[in-house]
Amino acid sequence: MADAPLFDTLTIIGPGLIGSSILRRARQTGPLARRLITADSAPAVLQRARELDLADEVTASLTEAAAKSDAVILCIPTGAIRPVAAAILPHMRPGSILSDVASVRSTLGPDISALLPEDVSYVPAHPMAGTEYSGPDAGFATLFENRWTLLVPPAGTPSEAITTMETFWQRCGARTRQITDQYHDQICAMVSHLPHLLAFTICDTADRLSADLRADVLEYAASGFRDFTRIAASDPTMWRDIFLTNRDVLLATFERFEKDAHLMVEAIRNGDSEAITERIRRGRRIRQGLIENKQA
Ligand SMILES: O=C(O)C(=O)C[C@]1(C(=O)O)C=C[C@@H](O)C=C1
Repeated sequence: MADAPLFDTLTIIGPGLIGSSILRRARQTGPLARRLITADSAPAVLQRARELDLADEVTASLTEAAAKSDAVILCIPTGAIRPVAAAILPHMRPGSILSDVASVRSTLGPDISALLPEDVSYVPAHPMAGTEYSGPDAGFATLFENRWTLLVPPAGTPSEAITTMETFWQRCGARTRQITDQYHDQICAMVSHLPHLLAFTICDTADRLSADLRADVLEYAASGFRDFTRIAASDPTMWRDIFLTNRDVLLATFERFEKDAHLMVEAIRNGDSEAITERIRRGRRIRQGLIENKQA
């Protein structure tokens, strides 16, 4: 017998890359929810969500959507989560679940817990998946397939609500694991935030070259540089919020990187072939590890 839908009514606030991928997954493969609502404050996003038929109901009223739902997932930039949660939580039903997909936890757990009405659970979950594209057109139903989703529920969250969200993400195709906020932010600073900082900076450096050299760099960019440009094409608001919210952990991670980059530069300066080769070898081993874990 097919599984019953996990939720009666599910609202996705922010049908962008992640939000619209969840909606597409729910539409195509179910059984995630019997009824889907999507809400956003931007009229152009709502119009596109309607054109793409992403949900049964498309609305500008976040509070009305929340009041009708047994689960609400905030798929909006990190900086918008606190104010939007504060606005919708008083309208949420007893027994319902609030979630978000923010890339930085910082103090979100305690902050949102302090706003939670009796009988509403907060079970944030961060899918380690994405592309450089954003908006309702960017999503696709298989985005979470075989990718990790890190669940970061605050202490004291009812275990049934955690199990429900874990099942939700597994039905989206993801592997799930529960970790603490602090550990989450440390991992993401290394695997996601630092790489984006480097990519934005490398592209910025290229952009500041003299006009002729810049033009030729872009002309002949079918090389290592091209892979950085993919990451650097990511959404500015989202990444500004991530950098500012995970500031301390990101800066500590950057300092480690700076030291390692300096060691490599010194090895090059000193013509230390052995040190250079050893560092490159370690990089290759990371890549091989990802391939073995089927994450590359
Ligand atoms: O694959 C990409 O292009 C992404 O930027 C996805 C990526 C990442 O850095 O890996 C970006 C942010 C999310 O929080 C998780 C995943």
